[in-house]
Amino acid sequence: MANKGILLVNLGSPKSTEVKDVKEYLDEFLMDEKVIDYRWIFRALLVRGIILNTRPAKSAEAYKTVWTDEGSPLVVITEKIQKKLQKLVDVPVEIGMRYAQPSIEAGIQKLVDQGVTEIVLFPLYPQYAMSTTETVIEKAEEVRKKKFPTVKINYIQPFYDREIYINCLAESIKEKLPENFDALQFSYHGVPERHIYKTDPSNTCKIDDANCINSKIEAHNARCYRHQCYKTTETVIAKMGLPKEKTIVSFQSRLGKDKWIEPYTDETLETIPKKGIKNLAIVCPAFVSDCLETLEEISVEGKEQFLHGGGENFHYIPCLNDEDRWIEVVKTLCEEKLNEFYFV
Ligand SMILES: C=CC1=C(C)c2cc3[nH]c(cc4nc(cc5[nH]c(cc1n2)c(C)c5CCC(=O)O)C(CCC(=O)O)=C4C)c(C)c3C=C
Ligand SMILES: [Fe+2]
Ligand SMILES: [Fe+2]
Repeated sequence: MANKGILLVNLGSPKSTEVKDVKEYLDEFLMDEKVIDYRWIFRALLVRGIILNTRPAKSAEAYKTVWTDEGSPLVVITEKIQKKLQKLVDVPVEIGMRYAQPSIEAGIQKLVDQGVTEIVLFPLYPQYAMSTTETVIEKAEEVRKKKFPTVKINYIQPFYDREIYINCLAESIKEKLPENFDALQFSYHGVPERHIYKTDPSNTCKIDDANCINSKIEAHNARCYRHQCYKTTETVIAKMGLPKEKTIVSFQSRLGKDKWIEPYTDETLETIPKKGIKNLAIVCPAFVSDCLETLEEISVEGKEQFLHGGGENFHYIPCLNDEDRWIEVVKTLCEEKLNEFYFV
């Protein structure tokens, strides 16, 4: 009889805020060809020849502002999710990070050491992107084939369209909204436009923005990150009963000189006060756990940009983190996949 287990996978953080550790982390992250998708030589020239000369020091300073006594918020929160989930299920639950430690390999090893032979692996990203879900699955398969060839892994797919998740997110946002706000901004992590086009076999996403965003799920947008972000917003606000006119969608955290998907969060934050939006609530639903990109880039820098542009009140809405209602969703999605093992 097979023994089952769960591996929760998140992005990962540097092991400390020291510049050398941030550099090592950024090297592994940005040399991933699913993140910077140039041929190896051009990727190495850009990452090792340019980005790693200056960015680690800057990022280390940013990490220092969010780091806690227990470590990086992203890793600490993922551990909290693991502990809470472990109390609700009767199979072992471990965590693995796509970059840095604890690695996906270390997570699988811990499960195998407990006798597990069938793993449900949960990439903790609501929307699909080649730089997130795809690279996690590719890495896990590489590790499995090399080190654990007899272990089976069943992957949880992006869940941006699952009713249980949408209900959970809508309730969580509603509870944290201030009484008065002029708009609710949904700021998703950005990706280069090229990544969107690469996942659209028909090229529709490139030709027609509106079609990319609005159309029903078809072959061209089944794995389209931009489409999935807009759909997340649309279904959440429908659930909340919030009019579309009171919402904004934007994309944050761009890197380098490529064109990333628009509108950009930082530019939006500077300009919306001039359009009369003085009281803003903002949420970041590409992230299930708070991290550098939410706690520093949005809560601190984003707030400054908004106030600088003439805004008056900026209200950051935290991610789902280890909220009980979210842990229930994680449990349901994991249990569905655990049960599928009976049919594969
Ligand atoms: C939520 C989904 C994410 C997507 C899509 C994504 C794409 C992506 N990211 C970079 C570059 C960087 N991202 C960084 C941090 C970071 N990114 C995500 C998530 C997504 N990235 C998270 C959760 C975090 C925070 C990690 C933490 O420790 O808290 C960073 C490092 C920080 C910094 O130096 O600013 C970089 C760099 C690219 C290039 C990309 C798509 C191509
Ligand atoms: Fe990122
Ligand atoms: Fe699209």
